[in-house]
Amino acid sequence: MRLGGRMAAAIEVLADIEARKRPVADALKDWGLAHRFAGSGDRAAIGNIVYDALRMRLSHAWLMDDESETALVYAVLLRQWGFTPETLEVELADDKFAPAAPDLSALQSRQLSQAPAHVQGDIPEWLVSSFEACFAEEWLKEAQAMAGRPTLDLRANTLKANREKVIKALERSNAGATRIARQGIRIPAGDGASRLPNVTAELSFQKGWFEVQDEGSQIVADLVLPKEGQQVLDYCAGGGGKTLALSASMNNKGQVHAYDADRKRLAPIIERLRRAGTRNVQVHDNIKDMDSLKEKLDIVLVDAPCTGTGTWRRRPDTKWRITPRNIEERLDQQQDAMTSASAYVRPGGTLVYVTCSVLPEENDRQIARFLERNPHFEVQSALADWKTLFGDNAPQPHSANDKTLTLTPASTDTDGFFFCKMKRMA
Ligand SMILES: C[S@@+](CC[C@H](N)C(=O)[O-])C[C@H]1O[C@@H](n2cnc3c(N)ncnc32)[C@H](O)[C@@H]1O
Repeated sequence: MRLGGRMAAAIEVLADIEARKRPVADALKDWGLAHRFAGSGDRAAIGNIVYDALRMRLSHAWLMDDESETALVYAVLLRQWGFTPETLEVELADDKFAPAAPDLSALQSRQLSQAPAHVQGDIPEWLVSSFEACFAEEWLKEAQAMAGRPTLDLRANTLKANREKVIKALERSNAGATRIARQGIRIPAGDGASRLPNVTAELSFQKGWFEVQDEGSQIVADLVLPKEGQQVLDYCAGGGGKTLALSASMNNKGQVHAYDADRKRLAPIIERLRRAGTRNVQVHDNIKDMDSLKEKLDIVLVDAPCTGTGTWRRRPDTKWRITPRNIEERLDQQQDAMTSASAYVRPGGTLVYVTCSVLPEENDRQIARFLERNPHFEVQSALADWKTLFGDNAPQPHSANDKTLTLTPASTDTDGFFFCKMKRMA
């Protein structure tokens, strides 16, 4: 396919996402099934146009003075892929599949700096106050960084390999060490139509040498700081991303209990644990089986269900679907999970609360709410651990109080994550 056909396909997929309110990945997959002639390079390019369009949907529509799918796709090529109106016209000149060009006069005369602030930041207007509360005068820079393309991050599995070995095995993919996480490996996002490598097809992946995991997720697992021999519970284990990281940093010694209220989400963990060579993880899908662990565990991690605002770069459609009601629903789930999980912490032990959201409602305010009802827990300084673990030269996350941490694309060049460590005093 030439560029015009890829643009037309992206327009079709964007219209499908809008009309049927469905996740991007599902719409792209369906398009691929219905157009089997399209090669993997075509699919990657179409996917890139669709994701880029959604990441900057508001600013594209404002600058084009047109919110149609066609306008968004043209804006991607002109604002993000390095084309000028002239080079794009030449590229599409004899391409019979190219969509008819929209009116480009607004794009040529408007300046983004004159747009409303939420349009400049490409976030829903009603979320500006939450961003301001978290990032103060840096909120716009933070919002804009959340509209960028994410890198592909991996974690070397020290139970089977080490970072250098994995980087060497993935030499062709332009892989290098991440700046913060101890076992992190990064493959650059690339630009335009460029395709990320399918690392899970590599033999080194099949052998369990690495996991796919955003550097932010690795960092919060590093900050849990479990020691060899300790008893740890990953209370919202999901597919086990953090369970695997905890098990590896404990060098297969001690015990990690992995629990999730949703059995379907937990199911993939079994195969992942096997491939990674973990021998110290017990998976629980029935909460009653954990009764004997109450008040016994050294560390309990609550990687709470959240709105996922920290992952907007990877799932930009969710940025435009989030509602105040979604946040409200999450708040109750988060308090429930944190309260239930806290019952397993031994006196003197640690409760860790993590979200992949940057909204203070789900983060510092949830901690304050929890502490009001549970005064026997006390927040510890995670910033001190950050410096010890990653050194003074590592990029610094945000911190409202020098204790809890908020990682973001702009500050740490990772997905957005919130991290808080609390000690059970009695
Ligand atoms: C952010 S995801 C976990 C991701 C996972 N830790 C990882 O690193 O891949 C949140 C998980 O919390 C689970 N969950 C929600 N409420 C829960 C509760 N009350 N108790 C236990 N798990 C819960 C959800 O099923 C979901 O899998």
